[in-house]
Amino acid sequence: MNAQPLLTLRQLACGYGGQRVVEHLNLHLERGDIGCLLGPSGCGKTTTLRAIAGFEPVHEGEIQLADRIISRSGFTLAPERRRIGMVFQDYALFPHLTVADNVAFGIRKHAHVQRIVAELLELVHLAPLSKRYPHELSGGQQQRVALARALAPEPDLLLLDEPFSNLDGELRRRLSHEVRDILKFRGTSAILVTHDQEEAFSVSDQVGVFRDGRLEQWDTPYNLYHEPLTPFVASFVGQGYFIRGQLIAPQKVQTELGVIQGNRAFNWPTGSSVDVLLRPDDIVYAPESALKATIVGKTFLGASTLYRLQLPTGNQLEGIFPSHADYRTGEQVGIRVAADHLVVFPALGSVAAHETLPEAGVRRFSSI
Ligand SMILES: Nc1ncnc2c1ncn2[C@@H]1O[C@H](COP(=O)(O)OP(=O)(O)OP(=O)(O)O)[C@@H](O)[C@H]1O
Repeated sequence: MNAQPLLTLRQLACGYGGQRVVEHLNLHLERGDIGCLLGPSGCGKTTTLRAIAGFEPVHEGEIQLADRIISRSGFTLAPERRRIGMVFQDYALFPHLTVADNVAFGIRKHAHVQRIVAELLELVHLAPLSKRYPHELSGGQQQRVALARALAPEPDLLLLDEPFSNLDGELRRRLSHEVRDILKFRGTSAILVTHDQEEAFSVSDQVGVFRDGRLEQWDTPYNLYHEPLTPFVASFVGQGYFIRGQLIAPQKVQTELGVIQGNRAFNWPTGSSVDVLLRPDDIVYAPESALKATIVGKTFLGASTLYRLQLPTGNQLEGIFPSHADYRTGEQVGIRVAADHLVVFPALGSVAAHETLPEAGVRRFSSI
């Protein structure tokens, strides 16, 4: 069966009043898929979500849901007529209504309201708490009520704006997995906004990385990690270091770690200066290797240990090794590069060489 498009944004520009926050936005969500808008604070994720919900008019381009245009310049279908549900960061439950009445709110006139509410409360594991009020629930429980309430009218699309960010650690992880399971079980399509990459990857089928109001890449988590299209995406998603090198053949780069060969060819001229992205899992412990690095830092992660490694030139990298062998800071270890999916960007004249990258993730250049 062919995948059916549900949501399409075409050349969308949106913002507030005359101010454009997001421009040239194109994306496409299949029915039943969960998409995510990921990016640093202020890059326009929530603005995009509000435009999809119909809370903000669009300046240019259009938004199509199933077979109808719901927004274009000069036309905004009212939010309540879009068949779109919302789940907010702060839950936004009605404080004077019980859990069951909150869930029933959008389907009060439905003939089978009680049955639907009972089924949804089962689904979100809150059946025993149906008579409680929101203030008598934990944050995680309140967010489950909000999810059940949003699902009750069977929306075509569910929008979730940072739904887990008021929850901490383990609960946040557990609930995000649970929400994915619930959405998949019901076949509900959704768009999630987050600035947490782990959350984006664990919940979504497709993730869009935003930067300054532009979508840099809309792709699967796997492709974002292994095939980032821009240095920004490479840096925002995952960890790693860029090592400067020289292209000596379409698939080979000469670096201070030796010749690194990937599984794809680059068509820049031989001799081009390039930056190769090396993630911690690309650096393998290899006692027999002539290439040695000095351990200058380590973080125990349980099953594995993340080592900060200094090369003979003084440049640094990170490597992740199984934790059953434990090495001390100051010790020398043999390493080799095992990077099948070589991620390479042109170095000279590259805009990326001058940009400020977010704190987490890739350091643009390795250095002491
Ligand atoms: N109501 C508003 N009126 C005018 N400008 C706004 C309004 N809301 C947000 N902005 C601006 O739009 C830009 C994008 O904001 P937006 O909330 O979409 O970012 P975000 O990516 O969701 O960030 P965060 O992760 O911090 O929520 C910011 O510069 C912000 O100051």
